[in-house]
Amino acid sequence: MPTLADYPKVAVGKVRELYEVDDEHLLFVASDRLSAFDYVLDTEIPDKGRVLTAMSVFWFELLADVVPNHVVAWDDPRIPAEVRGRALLVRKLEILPVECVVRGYLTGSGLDTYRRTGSVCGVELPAGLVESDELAEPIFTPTTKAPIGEHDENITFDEVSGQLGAHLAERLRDTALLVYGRAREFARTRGVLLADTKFEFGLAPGGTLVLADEVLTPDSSRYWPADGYQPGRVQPSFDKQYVRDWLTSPASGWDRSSNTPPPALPDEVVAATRARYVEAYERISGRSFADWPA
Ligand SMILES: Nc1ncnc(-c2cnn(Cc3cccc(F)c3)c2)c1Cl
Repeated sequence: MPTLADYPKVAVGKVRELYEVDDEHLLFVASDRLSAFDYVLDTEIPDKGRVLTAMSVFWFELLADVVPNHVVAWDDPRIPAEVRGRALLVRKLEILPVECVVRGYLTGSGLDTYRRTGSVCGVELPAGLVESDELAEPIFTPTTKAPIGEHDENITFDEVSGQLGAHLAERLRDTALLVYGRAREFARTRGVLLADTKFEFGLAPGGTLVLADEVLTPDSSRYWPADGYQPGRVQPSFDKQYVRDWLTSPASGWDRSSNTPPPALPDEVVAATRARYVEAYERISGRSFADWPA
């Protein structure tokens, strides 16, 4: 059985890593780290990596008839025991240099851009939209892939076409919109609003478009509880709200505007956050997290 040290590390993200297994395969590892307010917190959330891996696998399977994906295995002798359950053996692809963001609701950086310009990534929106408004149609709002520590920058569809060619840009947009549409529809039946999401695609040797990276997790998407949804205010995050509320409460002693890293989280916030990840997975998948490989 291999150990993680046997595999060269080829990429490190805020909360995940990528290792090379062989010429054809990578190991996509999700950590238990949590990022909030653009900081990676000192406190880990036990099982977060395993829950989000289980969620990706569920969504990849549900959407396999819409788009092929890069997953080869999640329970395979090439996956080291230390990361079993929070690692995916994936096919090495030519990853496209575009973050394919799809928005069904207007919030976050999309809302900021809309307020400044009336549009997002060149997509003009009607006047008078407010925080968390549902859009009449989901919109494709791609960004560049910024280096760690910098923010991704919005680009227009025409810029994507200039970079990848019109045909591939159209396939990207149409596939991203279709996958988001199916997923948000399904999530809504489980009481979850998928406000937006970020896909990464790659090209397989024959030029087939393949869904890569993690998919439709609470780290790559905004998960809002459908109960209590109310435009005109920021919605609570299904998974991160306990962390955000504690960090911005007097109890933490932290001042968000102080440019100092946040303090460690109290056990009860960690436990409540773990429970929210497990609840999100079990609601969406209808499966018990207890059945996911340890
Ligand atoms: N199937 C693939 N083939 C080729 N490249 C990738 C790939 C490269 N980078 N990323 C983003 C990333 C994923 C995890 C940890 C990180 F640090 C960075 C994904 C994939 Cl998923």
